[in-house]
Amino acid sequence: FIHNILPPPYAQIFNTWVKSLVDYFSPYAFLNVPEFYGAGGNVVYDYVEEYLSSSTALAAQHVSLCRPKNATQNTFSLAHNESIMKQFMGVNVWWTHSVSPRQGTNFSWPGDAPQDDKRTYTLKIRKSHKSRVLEPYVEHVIATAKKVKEQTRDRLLYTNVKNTGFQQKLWESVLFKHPSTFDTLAMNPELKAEIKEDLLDFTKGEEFYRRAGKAWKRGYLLYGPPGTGKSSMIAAIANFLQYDIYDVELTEVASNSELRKLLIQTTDQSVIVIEDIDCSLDLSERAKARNKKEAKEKKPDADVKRPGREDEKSQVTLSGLLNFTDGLWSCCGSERIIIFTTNHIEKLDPALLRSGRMDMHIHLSWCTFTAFQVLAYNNLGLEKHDLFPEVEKAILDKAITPADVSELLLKSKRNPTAALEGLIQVLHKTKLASEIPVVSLEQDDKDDAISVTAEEDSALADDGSIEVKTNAEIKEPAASTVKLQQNQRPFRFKAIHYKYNHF
Ligand SMILES: Nc1ncnc2c1ncn2[C@@H]1O[C@H](COP(=O)(O)OP(=O)(O)OP(=O)(O)O)[C@@H](O)[C@H]1O
Ligand SMILES: [Mg+2]
Repeated sequence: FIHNILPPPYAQIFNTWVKSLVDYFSPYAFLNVPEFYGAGGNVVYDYVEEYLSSSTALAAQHVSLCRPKNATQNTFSLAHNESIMKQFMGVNVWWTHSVSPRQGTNFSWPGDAPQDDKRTYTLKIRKSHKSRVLEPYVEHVIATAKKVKEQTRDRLLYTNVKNTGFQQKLWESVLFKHPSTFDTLAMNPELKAEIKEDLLDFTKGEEFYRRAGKAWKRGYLLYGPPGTGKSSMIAAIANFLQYDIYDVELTEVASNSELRKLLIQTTDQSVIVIEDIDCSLDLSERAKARNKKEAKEKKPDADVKRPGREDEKSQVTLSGLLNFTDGLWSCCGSERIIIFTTNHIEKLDPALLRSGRMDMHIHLSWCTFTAFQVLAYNNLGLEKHDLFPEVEKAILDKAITPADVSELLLKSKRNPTAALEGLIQVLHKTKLASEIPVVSLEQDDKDDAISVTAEEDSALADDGSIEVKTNAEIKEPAASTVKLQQNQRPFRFKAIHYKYNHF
């Protein structure tokens, strides 16, 4: 009626006046928790939803039942305009959920999520209780929500999406259901126990990190030959801590600033992973600069050589990555674990390896007998077998990965004896770890990473020297060794020497 008889500005003034009058006489205070705040979401809204979800199903009359795609559990939330009463410190409080259409344009960029309704939770509390109860109650809501989340929610595996410049969303997620745990991981038991203890210390370390003035995060570098369980260990860590995983595909990240944006959008209690770090990034910037200069000096049009490789590398620089792990931006958020994996630790820039940067360097290596026992149990359900002593003898110091052993055992899943016999046969033919030579080239410059050769990647340059390119996946280093020995060419590098070690 008022709107009809008064011009709009006066109607608005009247509204405000009536509202303050009602507020003045009302015994209640109201607290709004909108779903969105600024450009992003409002985490408190999520907490309230989580907090109410457990009791909503029973207490409220109108309930929304949802199950997000990929999720395994149903979630209950209050329907539009529905209220629920809760008690805290002997005081009654009421939560109401309101949904209204979002105001504004219907325009959206391509790739944007469709515009949702505007959802808000409103907390109603008596004014007389507000000062005493409100603050501890909000704390209580957040703490309870975190606990509920830990127990019930599905964990997610995120991967970064290529930034097209239009969408805000930088991560895409799927349900994370990797079955790997520390129990199924075949590795040195002492190392396993050490890692578990380190992780537990980390999760309980809030006070320590605060006292020491450090960001609450921890870095692990996993290195070892392919198939020794690096990715499996990441899954085991996430399962052990009940964390989400953010798998950063560096080749999809256009710049350092985009890497920073990605970091900001990660949530607390998460594992951030960059796999095969040596392959996706030119980690030695000085080497990169020098190579470019050399290439220009030698052949002005030398760029045509290996365009594919260069193109695959990310624009992210080493310092960008170090800032990501170490700098000021890495502190936005807490309880983060950052994991790098590589097959070639010797190729990493010393800056990435220096102490304090990656807190723990974990070497995953060839399969030992203890590791084999875990795999035999995982794959064949065997705890004991007459052939175990023979396997123990045959596997000693052999260069075989847990992935290979798993595969051999799975070949005759229904007949464990045949599986073990097959494994023993292969083990007799397998080389000793110490016999696997890794061809390494002497560095021209102390600051450069060492390159490892691979047969198909070697090519003769015009001056008769061998152009050696790095290759992360050398299945048979011995083969490339033979080739280099036969070639007997003057190498561009000062010397070649053979390293006999495990990796
Ligand atoms: N230590 C291990 N314990 C249990 N299973 C393992 C282990 N290592 C490898 N496997 C098995 O081998 C397969 C490959 O392992 P995984 O992907 O973890 O290796 P990786 O070290 O990450 O290899 P890459 O360097 O090629 O990424 C997995 O499916 C896993 O089941
Ligand atoms: Mg892997």
